Amino acid sequence: MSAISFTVGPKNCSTAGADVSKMCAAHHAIDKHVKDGMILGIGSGSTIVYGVQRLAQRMKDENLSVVCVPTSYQARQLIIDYKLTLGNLDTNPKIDCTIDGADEIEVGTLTCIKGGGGCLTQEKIVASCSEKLIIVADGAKEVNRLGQKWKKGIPIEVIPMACKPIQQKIEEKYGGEAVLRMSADKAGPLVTDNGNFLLDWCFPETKYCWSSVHYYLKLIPGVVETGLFIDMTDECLVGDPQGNVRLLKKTEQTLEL
Ligand SMILES: O=C[C@H](O)[C@H](O)[C@H](O)COP(=O)(O)O
Repeated sequence: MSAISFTVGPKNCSTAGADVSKMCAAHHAIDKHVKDGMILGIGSGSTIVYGVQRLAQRMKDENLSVVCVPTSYQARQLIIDYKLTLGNLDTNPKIDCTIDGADEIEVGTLTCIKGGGGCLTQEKIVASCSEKLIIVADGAKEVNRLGQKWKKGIPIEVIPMACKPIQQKIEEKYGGEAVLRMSADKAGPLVTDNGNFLLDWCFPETKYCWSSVHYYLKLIPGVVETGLFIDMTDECLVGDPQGNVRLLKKTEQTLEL
């Protein structure tokens, strides 16, 4: 599979205890894409934490003015904790750039699975309002075909009372198993930032037209959003443990409906 991929590091970001692959990718994204006066979407997960730390440092060093729009409760809290300027889609409906993580990235099309941390819906809303979506990740997430490495399935946010029929419809149409995500620390299902449940659909291994799968899922009443991010990503920055960062650009068309 062809892909534009070249090294843009190494960067000096070897901090003890940090996940260097994630950190270098996130730092590079902040350094490359964040400019004074910008409205910036802040993604969710563990990789973006390094991005927020880097942004806080740059704000202090360069006296930048950047408004940050969160994609989750976690992101909102990060923005507050690092004393960044908190925005929202009411006051900032147009975002210049969003930087976010991913669970798996298909090299070539840059189709991503997101929502391993349960934040897919707000992440997709914020990305859809953004001029650019930059994905930051460690190299372990790059694949030629979705599902090669990420075995937890595609997260699908659903209205709680529709959970069972949605599970059945997905399994009857495509096979596999749509599993209700349970909370790690509370008895019962995990509840998203929007008060919904999540199904993780572990799909059978075959070739998919992901846009038609996404549209089929979205048309089931009660489905709020899917963790398939198709034709949304402008570039991916992928880090390695040595501190190198590679840039991935889209080189293949996504299969159409
Ligand atoms: O719901 C969570 C988000 O989609 C995250 O961006 C994704 O799970 C990647 O997270 P991490 O940076 O922790 O690998």
